[in-house]
Amino acid sequence: MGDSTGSKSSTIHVPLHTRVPLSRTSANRVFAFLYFLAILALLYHRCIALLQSFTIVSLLILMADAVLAFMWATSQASRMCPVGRRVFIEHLEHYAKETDYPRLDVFVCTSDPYKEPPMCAVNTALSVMSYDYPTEKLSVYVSDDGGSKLTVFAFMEAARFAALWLPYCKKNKIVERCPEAYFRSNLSWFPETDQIKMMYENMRDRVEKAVQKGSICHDYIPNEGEGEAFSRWTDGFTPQNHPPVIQVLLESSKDKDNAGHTMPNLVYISRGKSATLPHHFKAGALNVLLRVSGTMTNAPVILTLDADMYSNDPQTPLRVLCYLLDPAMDPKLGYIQFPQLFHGINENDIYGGQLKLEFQIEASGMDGLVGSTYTGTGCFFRRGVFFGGPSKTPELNQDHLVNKSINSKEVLAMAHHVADCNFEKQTKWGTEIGFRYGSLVEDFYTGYMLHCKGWKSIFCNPKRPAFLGNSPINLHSTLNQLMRWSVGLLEVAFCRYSPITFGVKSINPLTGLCYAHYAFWPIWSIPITIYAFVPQLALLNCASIFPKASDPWFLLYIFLFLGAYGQECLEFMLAGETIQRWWNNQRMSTIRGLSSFLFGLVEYLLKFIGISTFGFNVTSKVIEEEQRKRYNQGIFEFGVPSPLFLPMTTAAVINLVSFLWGIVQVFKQRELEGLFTQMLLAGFAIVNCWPLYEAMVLRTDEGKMPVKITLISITLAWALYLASSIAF
Ligand SMILES: O=c1ccn([C@@H]2O[C@H](COP(=O)(O)OP(=O)(O)O[C@H]3O[C@H](CO)[C@@H](O)[C@H](O)[C@H]3O)[C@@H](O)[C@H]2O)c(=O)[nH]1
Ligand SMILES: [Mn+2]
Repeated sequence: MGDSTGSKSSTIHVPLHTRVPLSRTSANRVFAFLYFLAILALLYHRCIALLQSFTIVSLLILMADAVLAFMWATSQASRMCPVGRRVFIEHLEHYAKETDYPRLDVFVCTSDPYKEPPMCAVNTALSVMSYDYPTEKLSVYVSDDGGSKLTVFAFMEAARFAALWLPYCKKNKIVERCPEAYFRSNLSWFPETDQIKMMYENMRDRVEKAVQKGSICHDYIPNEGEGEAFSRWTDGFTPQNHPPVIQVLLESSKDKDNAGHTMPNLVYISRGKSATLPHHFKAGALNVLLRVSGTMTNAPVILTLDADMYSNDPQTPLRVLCYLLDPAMDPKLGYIQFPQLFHGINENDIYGGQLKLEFQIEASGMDGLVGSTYTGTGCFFRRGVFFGGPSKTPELNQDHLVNKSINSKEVLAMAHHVADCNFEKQTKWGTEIGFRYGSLVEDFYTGYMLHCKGWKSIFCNPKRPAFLGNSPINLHSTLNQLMRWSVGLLEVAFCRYSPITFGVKSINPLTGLCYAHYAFWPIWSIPITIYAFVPQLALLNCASIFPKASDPWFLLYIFLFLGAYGQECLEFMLAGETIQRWWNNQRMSTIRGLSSFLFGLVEYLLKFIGISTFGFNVTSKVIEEEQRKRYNQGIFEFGVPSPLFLPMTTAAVINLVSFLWGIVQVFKQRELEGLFTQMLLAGFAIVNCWPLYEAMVLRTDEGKMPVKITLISITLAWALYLASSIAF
């Protein structure tokens, strides 16, 4: 970057970053080989059994095992060469001066002032506006898909508050630059802190009052310019149908903070929408941001953020520069992804909300191949990746500079033009250019297609989390979010570019398998559902379907079971987690399989044949106090009579009954051998189902299982038992 080649050659020995294979690599490979042999043996055993006596049960079990084998094999791809990385921000000065830094455009997406309180988005924006980065090179673009006055009002307030907040953070070298998190933690106190805190709280009150009332009090609008902005919300204006609204709230070349320093640009955008045209949810919003920012600042580096993902480390962009400004860096590097980490997760992470395996362990594994997936937020892109493959993209620094004021008539006219809902008609946006359309997990799909085009990526996982977000704290939201992902992932799994056919060829086989593992994630529901019901129904009918405990094949089952669980547990431990957190995570894997994944599969099929129009249902970030209390105590939250809970409660009933029935048989016949494995399985399920039994029978609070669900599941269990007695 830049033309400082002379100084570069003398300092090239100080590295900007390192990449080392993790020490577990060889162990992973040996274990994978052994486990692979065991799976072959199991499948052989299962096929023989099927040939000897063909029953529906042995067919189901074979199917379950085949899916498990597929999921296991694809999961191993990310275990083959995991790597760890480090960057050295302190060496950056040897490579570039601040004036050489590339400009940075930050995109913040928000979409509903009632599900994502504007203050949440404001905090996110303030946390990035105060980055340790040359402010004149920094622009923050806020996309409001809710098209709400309340949001634009909140950001007007934020722009004013930023004039105080930015110099305060920089002068006092505050690390926590998300105001809400800073004032909550109260780590450092300076003479002006009290005043700033008061200003912050006043702002929050005004915004929250406006949201509560649904309108903005006239006294809150200090100048005419701002008042005028609101006139764009005419009578026919609805969130689904309105012309684009673009408002420059801060302009770097004009606005100064209270200490007289430049401010970053801050631009509010609510793209045009029409009820008759598809808007492609978040991918559509991001593409508008790409274009609008292109007319204004056109920075070569882009950071995408969700409203709730605030920056937790002001040096984050410098970390990214350690890769982007390294002259030896692979020019195919397209994006740098930081892990999704969350604040407010309870001690034992009862809903497995961290998604440790997916967001961190497997990401390090993919990083050793061509790079981690894009997870929608906390990701720095080179702008060029959205406009072509690595061979066609211009150099990082060759972005054409836009010299006009971003608030000038011409620029604004252009910006409104590219934000209009008709702009994309007959263009390649969403297919060849920009973020991809066609999947509810636009992030996963976009990252995948970038890899297919030849781009690479890096997973950057610093000790201090770079970003922190919200994770749902009630089970129903968690499961709904996972259901949306399931539908989106299946859309990728079965599209023209399926990882299993296209990905393995165009990227490389191992990365293709990693992507296949995620894309087919929801088919976990097949083995989980089969293993949650079939062996237990067989037990109730006194039919033995597994080898006896004295049979040598029994050991194979034990090895496969303990091997898979043991490896996962070990990986959790190595990532610094506790046993309880691992345990809760494995429970959630089962729960997901019996709810989100199962319903996701069905929704996908319905959508595929055109019956359902399942869309992007935004996860609510508003938290009820009572729910928060129960969550903090580690109590499961059911509360709503949702069909999502039915398969798991039915499984809980059947497992309990079959286990008790098995015990009775043992006492009656004193013969346990043939049914031992099935009883073991039911016993294991019962331990896992404990929170369900509590919620169904023992609890009286608001979050307990609705009686309706309990009654229906008992009926279902009974019906299943009757049906099964015909099959055995
Ligand atoms: O029509 C829409 C719908 C959503 N969003 C934004 O998308 C983001 C993510 O929505 P959220 O409800 O929080 O979804 P999550 O499931 O928590 O998000 C994960 O999964 C999404 C894909 O399903 C990714 O886009 C996200 O980055 C990733 O964090 C939020 O900022 C929304 O404002 C829009 O801008 N427009
Ligand atoms: Mn989210």
